Amino acid sequence: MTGAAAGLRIQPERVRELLRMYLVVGSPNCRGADPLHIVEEALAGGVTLVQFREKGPGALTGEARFALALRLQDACRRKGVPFIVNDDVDLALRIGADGVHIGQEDESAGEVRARIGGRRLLGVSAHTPEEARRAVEQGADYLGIGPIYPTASKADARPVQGTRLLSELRSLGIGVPMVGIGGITAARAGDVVRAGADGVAVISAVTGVPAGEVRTGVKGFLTKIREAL
Ligand SMILES: Cc1ncc(COP(=O)(O)OP(=O)(O)O)c(N)n1
Ligand SMILES: Cc1nc(C(=O)O)sc1CCOP(=O)(O)O
Ligand SMILES: [Mg+2]
Repeated sequence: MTGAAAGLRIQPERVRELLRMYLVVGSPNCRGADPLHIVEEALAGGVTLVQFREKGPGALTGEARFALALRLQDACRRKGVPFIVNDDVDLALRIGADGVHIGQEDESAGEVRARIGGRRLLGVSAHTPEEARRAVEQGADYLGIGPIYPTASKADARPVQGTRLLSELRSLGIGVPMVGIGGITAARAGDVVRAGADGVAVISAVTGVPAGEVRTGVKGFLTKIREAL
C-alpha cells in the first residue's frame, strides 16, 4: 500500500525539537473523555509531536479506529504538529501520517523504512546499545528509550531502567535524537533530559489528568524541559 502523501516535510535537523514534548495517546488512555478534546488541549499547551497508539483494553478497531486517527491527525495538522502512528504501517500510509513508531517486537526498522519512504519519520524503541545501533543503521530517525520509570500504561513494558541507558548511549557516542518514555512526570522530565534525551514521551501525565488541566500540565512539562536543555 502506498496510501496518501505525508502532509509535512520534516527536516532531519528539526527532529530533536519535535521530540521535546511528545504526546502518546489513544482512546483507552483518556478515561472516558473525548480523545480529540484531550489532544486539542495538549496542542494548545504546546506538545511538539503526537503518536496515535490505539492499544490496550477497550481500544477501538476497524473503521472507528481509522476515523479517530483521522480526527486526531486533522487537529495536529491545524497546529502544524506532526502525527505519528504506532505499530500500524498500513494505517499510517492510508491516512498519510507523518511517520511510524515501532518496537523490537514489530516489523523490522529496515522493512518499515522501505515501506514508508524517506520523507516520513521513523521512531524505533531500543533497550540496549546494540538495538540502538541496529535501528540507526536501518534508518531510524529517533529512538524511544524506556521504561525510564514504572508505568501503568504498557502491560508488557520491559524492566524499569532509570536514566542509565540514556547516559550510556550518549557516552558511547550515539548521537541520534532520543526520547525517554515510561512514567515520566513534569517533576522527572528535567532528569530525563539531563541524562541525554532530547525530550520526553508521555501518556498518563497528560491524558490522565482532568481535561481542564491538560493545557497547563503540558506547559509545566515544557518549562522543566527548557530549564534542563
Ligand atoms: C516514543 C515511543 N517510545 C517507545 C514506544 C514503545 O514502542 P513498543 O515497544 O513497540 O511498544 P508499544 O507502544 O507498541 O506497546 C512508543 N510507543 N513510543
Ligand atoms: C508506550 C510505552 N512504551 C514504553 C517503553 O518502555 O517502551 S513505556 C510506555 C508507556 C508510557 O506511558 P506513561 O507515560 O503513562 O508511563
Ligand atoms: Mg510497538
